[in-house]
Amino acid sequence: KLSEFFRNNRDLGTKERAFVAESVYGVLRRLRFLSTVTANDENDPDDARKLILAWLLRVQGMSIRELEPMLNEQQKEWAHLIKAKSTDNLPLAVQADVRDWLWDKLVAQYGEAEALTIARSMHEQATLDLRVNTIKGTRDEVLAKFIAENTSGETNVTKTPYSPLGIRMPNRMNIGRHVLFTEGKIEVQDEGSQLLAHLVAAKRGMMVADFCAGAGGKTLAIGALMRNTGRIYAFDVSEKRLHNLGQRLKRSGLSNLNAQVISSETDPKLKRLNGKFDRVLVDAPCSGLGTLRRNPDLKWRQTPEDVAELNVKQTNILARAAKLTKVGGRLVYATCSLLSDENEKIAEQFLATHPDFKLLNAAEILAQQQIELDTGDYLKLLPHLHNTDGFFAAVFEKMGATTAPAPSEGNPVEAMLEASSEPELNSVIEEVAVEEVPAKATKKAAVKKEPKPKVAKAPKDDSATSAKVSKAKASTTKASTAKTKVVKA
Ligand SMILES: C[S@@+](CC[C@H](N)C(=O)[O-])C[C@H]1O[C@@H](n2cnc3c(N)ncnc32)[C@H](O)[C@@H]1O
Repeated sequence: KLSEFFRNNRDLGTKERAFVAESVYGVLRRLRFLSTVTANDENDPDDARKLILAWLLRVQGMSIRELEPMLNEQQKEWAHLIKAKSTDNLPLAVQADVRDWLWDKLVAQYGEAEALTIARSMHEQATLDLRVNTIKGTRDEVLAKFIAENTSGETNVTKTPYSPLGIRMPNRMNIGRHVLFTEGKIEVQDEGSQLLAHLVAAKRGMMVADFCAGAGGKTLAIGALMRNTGRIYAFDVSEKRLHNLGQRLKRSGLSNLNAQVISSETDPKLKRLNGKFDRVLVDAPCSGLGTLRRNPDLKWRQTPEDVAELNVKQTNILARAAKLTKVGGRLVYATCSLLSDENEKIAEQFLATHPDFKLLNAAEILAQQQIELDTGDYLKLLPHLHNTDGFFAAVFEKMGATTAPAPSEGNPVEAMLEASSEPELNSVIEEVAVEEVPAKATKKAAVKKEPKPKVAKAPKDDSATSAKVSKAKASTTKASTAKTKVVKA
């Protein structure tokens, strides 16, 4: 791993590190092409130096003369062979730099010309996009600060074209130590991912479930769009990822979040939450083939069998998440995959097996938020068209005899409290964030905006939930802080 290599080689300077990272990513992006010009076996590349040499000579356009002083005799010989190798008439899959199975799928979906354009767009480096956390600042304020401090005179820090909260940096930089980051005013997030949060269209005071929350990229964006009111349940099977969400949560200033580890989508504790959510996001586990600019290794690691296995998971998670959605509520299915097997096919299959759901038009939902981006019923983002990672999303609405909220069996939070007598809910593993809640203000805002009185109690219940879970059986609490916990299933 690159990070491990850097940890073990701390004496490397910034430029050397940048060169190592760039060449590793560069070789992974073009591995099939480079294996062809070095006559390496791409499945068993015999010499990494040969591949880097090929990358420098055939992709970066360096000359043998520039490199010669650094090469030994054998490497000079390689360099001449690499330079002389003809690349006329290379098969398209080699030009695209993907495996045959993936190439065939892309061609079947997009046709040869667009498939090649898409695959080639994945050879480029992704931009560094930031999301402004509107709980702590505004986009104009953050933009002005970046422009003002730009010592090299570069002023091309720009607003992202689609996401109203995005900022695109002119070049990659380590943002982790920047004060705007440590203060929680910005998060690193691809513009496409920001748009998915907008597509969820969660409003103040709503109950939202982020079923595959991971490290919470979208959870935090949704929480901010809800102005820190209502409640978001962040579920995931990965304790580690939810722990990372906790770290980010501390910076964000959000207190409307409840993170819970689940054993799987069939975890029994989800049962009590059926029909309770206004919005359910399933940011499903997927092949990640839309993120090849950032994760070029995935195109060599993923197999058709992996995709088939993921399809089963995606179908099952979506079906389970559908049960959490209340009548009149929305279920959003999203992936960062380019494959229709993981996207349209899952959405179509879902609609065919769930007649109580209908598809909503994604472009209209975005237009309601002044985001002009029309990719049809589904949101489909592609690097060469939108300069984002590849994303797919479908929005479904749960229909019923009436679109009024389903009769509630009681406050869902109370249900969770009752459930705290279950052993799994009592095993609190970590308190990931303790935030001072502007309790009064939050409650007031929620009550004012919240159309459904039961949900309006949510901010107070947050603290109650946490207190109850940590003390297992405390009866009532007037805790003035909201705590978000990762609860182990
Ligand atoms: C695409 S990632 C989510 C990324 C995250 N939403 C974000 O914006 O940063 C998919 C997540 O699904 C989780 N996952 C896998 N199987 C799951 C299941 N059965 N139920 C819930 N989450 C699951 C994985 O642990 C992973 O974190």
